[in-house]
Amino acid sequence: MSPFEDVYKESKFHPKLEGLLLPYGTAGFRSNANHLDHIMFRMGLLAVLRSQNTKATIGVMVTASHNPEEDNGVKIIDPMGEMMSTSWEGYATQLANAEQEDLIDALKEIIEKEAIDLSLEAKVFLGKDTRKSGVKLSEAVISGVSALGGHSKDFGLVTTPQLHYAVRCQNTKGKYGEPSVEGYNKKLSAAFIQLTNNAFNCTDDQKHLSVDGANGIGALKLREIECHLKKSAHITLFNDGSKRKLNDQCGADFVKVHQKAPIGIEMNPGERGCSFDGDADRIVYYYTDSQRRFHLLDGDKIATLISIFLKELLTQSGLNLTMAVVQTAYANGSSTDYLRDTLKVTVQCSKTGVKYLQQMAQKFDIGVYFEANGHGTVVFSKSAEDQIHQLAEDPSANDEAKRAARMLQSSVNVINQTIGDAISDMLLIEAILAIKGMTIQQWHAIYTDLPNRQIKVKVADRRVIDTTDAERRAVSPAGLQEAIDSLVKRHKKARSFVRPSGTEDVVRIYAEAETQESADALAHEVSLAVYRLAGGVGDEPKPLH
Ligand SMILES: CC(=O)N[C@H]1[C@@H](OP(=O)(O)O)O[C@H](CO)[C@@H](O)[C@@H]1O
Ligand SMILES: [Mg+2]
Repeated sequence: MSPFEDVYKESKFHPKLEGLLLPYGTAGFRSNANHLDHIMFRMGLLAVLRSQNTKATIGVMVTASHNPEEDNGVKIIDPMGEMMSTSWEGYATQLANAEQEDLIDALKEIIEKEAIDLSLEAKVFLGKDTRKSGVKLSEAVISGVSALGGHSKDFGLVTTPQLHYAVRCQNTKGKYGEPSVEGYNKKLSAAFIQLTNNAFNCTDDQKHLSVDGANGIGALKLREIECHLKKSAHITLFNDGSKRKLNDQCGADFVKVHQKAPIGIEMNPGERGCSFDGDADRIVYYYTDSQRRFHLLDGDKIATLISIFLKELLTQSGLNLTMAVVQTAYANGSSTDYLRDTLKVTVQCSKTGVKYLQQMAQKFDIGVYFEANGHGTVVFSKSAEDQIHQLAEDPSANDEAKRAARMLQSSVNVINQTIGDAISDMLLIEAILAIKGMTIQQWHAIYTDLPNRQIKVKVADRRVIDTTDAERRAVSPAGLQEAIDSLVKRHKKARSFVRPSGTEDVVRIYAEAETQESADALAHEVSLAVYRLAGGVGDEPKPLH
């Protein structure tokens, strides 16, 4: 029987709702879980083709990250643990949206265009977050994989970055580590313990951290790695999923958007806390001061702390490696100024979306990339890793250089280079704070964020807005950028830009200025310009105050 007959027969158990159209967006497919069964089956098919095309193991992660519990989604992971190549996103969309009777033709079209040899072995790694719908939806992925003759390995409940890690381990034949959660736990915790051996005089109080697990997979997986961390970290876990709903008034996205502490966490003033998101690929830190004021340390503050640490180690090691920090237009202006003018590192601005940041970061020996919302990591070139390793083992190197190289080596091992990872980022940050003997207040005071505001406007078709210069300027509709420029001039230390969201049907507006009132007013003024010039729908945006 031809494989297409199997696919055709099996696809009838995963029917597509007629007329339902979903795009493979910035974060794969995402929607209400009831609409996704056919998409999962078809992504199983696509993962087989991608595996045959790359002759490597491919990952499929079933998650909707910080979205509500009722939603779900799916993203595909390429061989080195990176997001699926953009050149295949179009295929994903075509396959997902083909009507039932056209499915085989859509499949054949991809096979032909990519000249795929269907006789090759295909291997797919599968994972899911804690959403109830994930059980059935991941079964649908497995049916898709086997219908086209592929083999799947189900990792069950894992964080998104753990699956990315496993895919890379598998395709590098263990060089990156063991492709299992146990392997991940061992590698990261060993590196963390080695790194924190350099933290002298760190008291138990200083080691204490409160973690908001967003009632999701991050909470479960933190519990698992915690037993490997021994006495090097003191973690109190809140929102572990035992009481409340996933992402409900908690998690990294909630904290970043609302600029307040999550529900369900108990922290004294001055204590350090952090929040993971629903699939544990994002993290933000915070504390409240003695006046109960909340202070957020977002992706920009994290990128800064990590960059300071790595740059110092580079200087001490004497290694001549290029280093850069990649941000997006949403990075707070103060962070960019600090990194460029005070720390004197190369700063680059990328389009929103991890895949773009990652690509830019890979152009350097050491590329630190973070979105302001807390998604990010560090990538090292092969040559950087080799040089660090050589120096760490060099018997003739001086003690300071060698110690720095060893710390760089442990940093490389604690970092999940495949994708932003809340657990890995948390371990690195905790180690840096311990080594530097730095409090969260001192970290926060490295620079002062410019007050800012992010809002959304609904328009009839957000594609009318086209941008350039890493999304910092609008080239269409006509007159919009001129309007923004003249509004910005009315405020001190101001900056504003607009772009169509890649994950929601809205236009996002960002404004920052010298005072919160000014940032709020500017965001509102720009939202009116968007509403008027880009086809706003519904009521005109109202002032924030
Ligand atoms: C301003 C903002 O936070 N945008 C987010 C959001 O993208 P939008 O294209 O802005 O909807 O979701 C992306 C995927 O999770 C994430 O990479 C990005 O940072
Ligand atoms: Mg996420």
